[in-house]
Amino acid sequence: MLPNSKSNTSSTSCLLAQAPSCQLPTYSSPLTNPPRNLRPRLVSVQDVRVTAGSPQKHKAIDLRGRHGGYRDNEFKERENDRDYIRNGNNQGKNRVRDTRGGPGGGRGRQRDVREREVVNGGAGGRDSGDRRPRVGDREPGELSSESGSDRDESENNIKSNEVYKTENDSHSESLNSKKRKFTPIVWDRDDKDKVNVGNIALPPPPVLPKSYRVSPKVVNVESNEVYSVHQETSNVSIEIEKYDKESYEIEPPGGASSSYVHEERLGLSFSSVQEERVEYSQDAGRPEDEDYMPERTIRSSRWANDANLSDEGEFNDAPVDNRRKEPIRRSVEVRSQNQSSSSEGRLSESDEDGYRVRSTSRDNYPENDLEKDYMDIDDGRRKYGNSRSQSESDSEDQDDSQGTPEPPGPPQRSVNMLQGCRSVDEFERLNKIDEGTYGVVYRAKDKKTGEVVALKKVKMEKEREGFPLTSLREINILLSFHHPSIVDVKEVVVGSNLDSIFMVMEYMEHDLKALMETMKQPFSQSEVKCLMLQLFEGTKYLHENWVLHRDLKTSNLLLNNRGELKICDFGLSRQYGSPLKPYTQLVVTLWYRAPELLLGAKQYSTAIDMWSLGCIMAELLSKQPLFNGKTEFDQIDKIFKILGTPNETIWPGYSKLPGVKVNFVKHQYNLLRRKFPATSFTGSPVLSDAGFDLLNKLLTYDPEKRITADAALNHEWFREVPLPKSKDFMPTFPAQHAQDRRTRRVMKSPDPLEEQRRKELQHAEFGTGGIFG
Ligand SMILES: Nc1ncnc2c1ncn2[C@@H]1O[C@H](COP(=O)(O)OP(=O)(O)OP(=O)(O)O)[C@@H](O)[C@H]1O
Repeated sequence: MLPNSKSNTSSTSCLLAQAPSCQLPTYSSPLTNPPRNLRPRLVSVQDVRVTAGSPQKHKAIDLRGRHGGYRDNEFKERENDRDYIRNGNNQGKNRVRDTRGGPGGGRGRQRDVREREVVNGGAGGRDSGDRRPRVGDREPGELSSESGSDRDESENNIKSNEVYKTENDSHSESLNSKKRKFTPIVWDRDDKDKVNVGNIALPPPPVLPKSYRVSPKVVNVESNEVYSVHQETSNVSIEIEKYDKESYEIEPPGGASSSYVHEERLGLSFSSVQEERVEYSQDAGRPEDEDYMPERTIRSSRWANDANLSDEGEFNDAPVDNRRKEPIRRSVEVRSQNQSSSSEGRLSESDEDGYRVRSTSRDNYPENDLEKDYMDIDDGRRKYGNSRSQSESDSEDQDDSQGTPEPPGPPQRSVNMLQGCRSVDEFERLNKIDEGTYGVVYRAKDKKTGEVVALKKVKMEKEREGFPLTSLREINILLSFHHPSIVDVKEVVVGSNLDSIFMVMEYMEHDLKALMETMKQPFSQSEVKCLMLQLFEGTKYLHENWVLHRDLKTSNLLLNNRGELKICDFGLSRQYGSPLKPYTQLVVTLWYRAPELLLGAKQYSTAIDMWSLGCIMAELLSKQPLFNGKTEFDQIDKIFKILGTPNETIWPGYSKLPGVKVNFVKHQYNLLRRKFPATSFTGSPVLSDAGFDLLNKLLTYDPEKRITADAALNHEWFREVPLPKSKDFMPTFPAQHAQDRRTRRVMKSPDPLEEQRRKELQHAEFGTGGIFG
C-alpha cells in the first residue's frame, strides 16, 4: 500500500487550478523531427550544414545567447509562474519580495547563511557570487506541511514495518496506468517484423549543429602521441598520431624542448607517420570544409614560442623537457602492453558493448550514426589498445612497429591544426579546486574578459595507453549537450607546453558533497525539492538524448550561488541504445550503485541513474550517504538491510542475476520509512508521505518498475507544500575557493575507476571476477 498522501491533495489541485503554468519547465530535445521506425541517428556534419559566419559556428560565440535565451525565455518565465503561485498563497511573503529590493533581501540572505552556519568562513562575507534578495530560509508552507504530515505519522509508522514487497508491488500497480518510458525501444526497418511498433515515442537524438574548430597538435611525450582536437559545437574528435621510431629519434639542434619535438614531428612528411585515428565525426575535416585550415608549420605559429616561453605557465604541472627520448622506448612497451592485455584501459575491460570493430568493410559500421558516433569512442580506446580490428589483430599487432594499416572511411586529414583553440596561458590560475584520478580542476580567470571559469585539465601522465577515454567521452558529451542543469563546457584549450588539454567550464561555487560537509543542518524539504527538480530535469534531458551518466553522486553535482544545480563529470557516461547491450557493471560510485549493477546484471539502462538519484535525494535530506558500503558485498548488504532482501516476486529475474549465487540473509522488512519519518522526535530527517513515496519509487529494486526522470518530475511531492524553493531563494554559501575541495572531504566513497583498477589487478593475480564472479 502506498503511503497516504491525500492530506494535501486539495491544496495542490487548488494551486494548479489557479495557475496551470505551475507545471515544471520542460526542455525540449534539440531535434524536432524524430525519425520513425529507425534507430536514432546522429546528425552528422553532412546532414547539418552551417555556413561560415553562422552564429553557431563557434560554441564560445554562441554560448551566451544560447544560455541566456534559454533561461531568460523559458525557465525564468516558468519560475515566475511558480513564484506567482506561491505569491497567490502567501501574500505576505510576496509583498516582502516585491518591495524589498536589495537591502532587505540581503538581510534575508544573511539569515539564510546564519541558519545554515558553515563551519569554515564567515557568514557569507567572502561570497563572491551573485547576491540576490533573500527572504527567510524556511518557506511558510513548510512547517505546515511537516505538521500536516504529523497526522499520518501513526499510520505511517505502522506501514514502515510492512513487508517491503507490498510497497514495491504497489509501485508497479501505480505505474500500470502510466506509460513507462523506461527503456526507449528503437529498431531498424529490418526489425519491424520483430517489434510491434505501437505508439512508442522515440526520443529524438541530439541535434548536432556543425561548428568546426581545430586545435594545435598536442604532444603527449609520455605515450608518444600527438593529439589534434577537432572541436565542433556538437562533437569533438581527437586524432591521435604516432610516429615511428626513426623519425622520432631525430635529434633537434639546440635542445630538446617539447616544442621542438613537436616541431620535428610536424616536419615529418605524412608518409613517414604511422597514424591512428580516433575519429568520431564521420566527415570532420572534409577537404571542402570551409573551416579547413591550410597547413602551417609550428615554426610560424605562436605555439612554438609559447612552448618555450611558458615555463612559468601556471597550468604546466608535468615537466616534459627531459623526457624526450623516453617515450621512444615507452612507445614500444606500450604497444606490447596493449597487445597482451587487450585492455581498452581502466574503464571497459569488461565492457562488451559498443564495440564496433572497424574493419575494411563499411558494412561493419553500425548503421545507426548516433550509435556509431558514441560507440566509436569506446572503439577508439580499443582501437588504440589493439590498433585494429580483432580479426586483424593477431597477425598485425606483431608488426605494429612497421605501420598501422590505414583505417577505412573518409580520407585522412593531412592538414595541420594550428588554429582554433586558445592557449591556457590566456587564463590566470587562481587556485586548484579538486584533483581526481584523471583530472585536475582549477579556478581560473580569463585574462581577456575577466570571467572566472573552471578549467579541468585532462591528466595524461598516468595514461599508459594514450588519451583517456573518460575525457574523450566527457568532452564529446559536454560539448554536445546544452541544458541549464548540465555544466557548460565553453571551449577546449591547450596547455602552453602543448602537452595537455583543458576543458573550460562555467565556474560553480560548490559541489553538493563538499557543501553538505560544511553545513550544520541538512537542506530543508523545499530546498531539496528545488535541487531534485533541477536534477531530474538534467537527467531527463540526458536520458531523452540516449545518454546514461553512470556516475551520479553528490560530488558530481555542482551548485552556484544563484541556486542553480548542474550535473558534471561525464567521464563514465555513455550512449545507450536499444536493444540494450551488455555494458560494464563497474560503473557508478559504490554508494550510489544500483542493485542490478551490484548483482552483476549485464544489461542495464536509465534506471541505474534513477537509483543514484534516490540515494542523492536521501543524502540531501539527511546530510548522510544512504548506503555507504565499503565493498560491493557490504553495499548490497546495507541495501538489503534497509529495503529488505528482494525476491522473484517483487523483482522478476532477480534470482537469475549472476550475483545472486550468494546466499543472502533474508531481511523481510523495508525500514526506509524509519530513516525518514513523517515527523521526528529524534532528529531524523523528516519527509512527507509524498516525498517518501517518491524516494521509494526511486529505490525500487526492479529496474523496470523504477520511476523515470520524467515521471519523477510530475510527482505529487513537488506540488504539495512546502513547494519547491525558487532558485532565487535558495541559500547562498561562502565559496571556499582557497581550499582544495577534495582535501576537505570527510567521507569519500570509493571511486569506480580505482575499483576497476584494483579488480583488474586482482583478476590478473587470482583470475577471479570478484565476489560475485
Ligand atoms: N565547473 C566546475 N566549477 C567548479 N568546480 C568544479 C567544476 N567542475 C568540477 N568541479 C569540482 O571538481 C571536482 C572534480 O570534478 P570532476 O568530477 O569533473 O573530476 P574527476 O577527475 O572526474 O573527479 P572524480 O575522480 O571524482 O571522478 C568536482 O567534484 C567539483 O568539486
